[in-house]
Amino acid sequence: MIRPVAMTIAGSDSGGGAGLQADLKTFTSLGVFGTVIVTGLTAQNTYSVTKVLEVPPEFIEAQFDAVMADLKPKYAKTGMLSSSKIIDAVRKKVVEYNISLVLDPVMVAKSGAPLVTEDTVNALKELIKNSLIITPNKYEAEKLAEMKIIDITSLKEATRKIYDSFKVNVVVKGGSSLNGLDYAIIDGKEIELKGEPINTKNTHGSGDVFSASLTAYLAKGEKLENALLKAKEYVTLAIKYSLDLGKGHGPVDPFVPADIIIQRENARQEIEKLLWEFERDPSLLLQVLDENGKANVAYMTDYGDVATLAGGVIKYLDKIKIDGPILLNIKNEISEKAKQFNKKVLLSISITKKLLEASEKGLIKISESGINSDVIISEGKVYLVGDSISDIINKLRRMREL
Ligand SMILES: Cc1ncc(CO)c(N)n1
Repeated sequence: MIRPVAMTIAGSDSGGGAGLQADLKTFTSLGVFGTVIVTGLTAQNTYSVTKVLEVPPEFIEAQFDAVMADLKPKYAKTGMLSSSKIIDAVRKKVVEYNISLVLDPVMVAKSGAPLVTEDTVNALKELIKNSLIITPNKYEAEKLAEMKIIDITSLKEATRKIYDSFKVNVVVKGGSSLNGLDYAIIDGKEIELKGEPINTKNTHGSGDVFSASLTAYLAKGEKLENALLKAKEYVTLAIKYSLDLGKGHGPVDPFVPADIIIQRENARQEIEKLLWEFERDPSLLLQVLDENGKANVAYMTDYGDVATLAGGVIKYLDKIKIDGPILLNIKNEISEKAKQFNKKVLLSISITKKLLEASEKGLIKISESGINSDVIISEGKVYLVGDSISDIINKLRRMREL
């Protein structure tokens, strides 16, 4: 297996949501092997930073030497660099090994606690000159541009000011107050990165995931502008499906973009499992299909993606015919119903004698609301619902045993 290698130069977050932990999770989710230069340890959770322990600069240098002698990443990102001595050590090694640097000028945690001492700002300005791109948030950009950012106009102005004074590619993250809008300048080209309004307090680690995904995409060979657009999409998903953990700002989830793909594939496989069962044992389905019976199945992932059969399952004589393929997010009746009733699995069936018998004997509950029922009747159509494919198969088996 070939994996691109990247590096994070960052601090540890004991809470696991930010810092080098967020970076490594992001690298891994993107198929990039992560190496780590630990700059410090924080005793931290979702609402506070109680202690910061700095790694001695000599030890930071030793970590660089060990990694660069062996694994040789070309791209690195920075996270918490809590003192000017640490920043100087990082700069020395980044220059020595000619590493392309994504500099995330981390200054405060989401909890509001500072992660760096005041004297770091000047050292950071030096490191900026050795960076490929810097990724300040609104607050950090205000410090670098020495102006307030209150709207889109001032966001653009601050971005231009940073680009002109530091001669470095820059993306300024507007944050939730600007509906997730970011503004970038790359090699003189101005780029607007549209966000979307996401109403959540759970954004711990969002900046780290953004700069880590940007670094991962660069390590995978993307051009800077493309890597930036992809990183924006990546972090947007990580925030959209962030985790409501802890008492403060819950962590964003860098595994989400990978999980979306995994769950889509799983939806296909689950539908295949049901279809194999029907082919092996057609009466399981035939008992709930009338003369002109036609069935389809919908499987919805945790992210609202719905897999269904393009054609459905058709009954002819005592056999069934599967009219595939299994497709994702096509607009058909059953996929709309899956969303409307927010059910994991829907199987469209007919009202048959067997179904009525099962209902009379209390084996299945029929309703129009879909609440606590096994069968929903909606707009003249009938759907067997379940939490999983096995759940559907079990219901059909129990019905047949009546
Ligand atoms: C260690 C560490 N690095 C970065 C951040 C910023 O998210 C944080 N909260 N903690």
